[in-house]
Amino acid sequence: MEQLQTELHKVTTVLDRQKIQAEYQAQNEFLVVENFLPQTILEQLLALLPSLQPAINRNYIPNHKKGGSISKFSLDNLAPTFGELYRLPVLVEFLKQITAEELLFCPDTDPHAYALYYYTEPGDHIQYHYDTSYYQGKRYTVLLGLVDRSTSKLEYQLYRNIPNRETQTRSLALTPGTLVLFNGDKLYHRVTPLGNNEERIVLTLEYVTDTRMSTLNRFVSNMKDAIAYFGFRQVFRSS
Ligand SMILES: O=C(O)CCC(=O)C(=O)O
Ligand SMILES: [Fe+2]
Repeated sequence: MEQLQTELHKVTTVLDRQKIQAEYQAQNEFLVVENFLPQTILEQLLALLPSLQPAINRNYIPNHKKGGSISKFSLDNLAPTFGELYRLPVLVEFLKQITAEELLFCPDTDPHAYALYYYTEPGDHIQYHYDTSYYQGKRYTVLLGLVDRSTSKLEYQLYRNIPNRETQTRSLALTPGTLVLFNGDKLYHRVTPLGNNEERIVLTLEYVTDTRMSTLNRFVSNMKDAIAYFGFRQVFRSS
């Protein structure tokens, strides 16, 4: 924990906050920072992956998504470091500054607060979508590349939610250590299909500006997480 904090502090202090804040704003609340995770932290996270193998939940929704995921609940049981990273003050402060929002952690019951995405079989992908907020406030998604031996790209359309503004389509490889940050209701995005003998593993973190969620939205969000990500057993375990 101390070490995570120290290592990440080194990285965030050398970043030009004003420049990336401006970039984030100009891109309608979207930002990419390559080599954000220092090698030491990256290696620490990669070392945890073998023990997580049995916890991967595979999903297949025709024409929408195919891949594996590990929920926050499994990560808490098997690899608490991911939860520590999620709550790391230096990381949260950095994200608050960039977004200019008072970011909050998702409630303990949210299986998606932090999670891993696994693209391991040919054709694994997710179709174009927004990371819609079911909370009463905004939802911010952070993606951190852990493993990328793949030809898959994160493809995204900037400004698609703005009437009369031309959409810009771009794509990027989520190389190990790359950080992507965006407002889930603004960035239309997809992951292109994995090729043969490829592998792509991503850590996702979710922060919100209001932790309240209506009962109906909680149900919809849980159903989505159960079907498209973590399975019913994880999502409806006790809540
Ligand atoms: O794997 C990624 O890079 C992003 C996946 C994604 O957008 C999602 O599952 O909502
Ligand atoms: Fe997404």
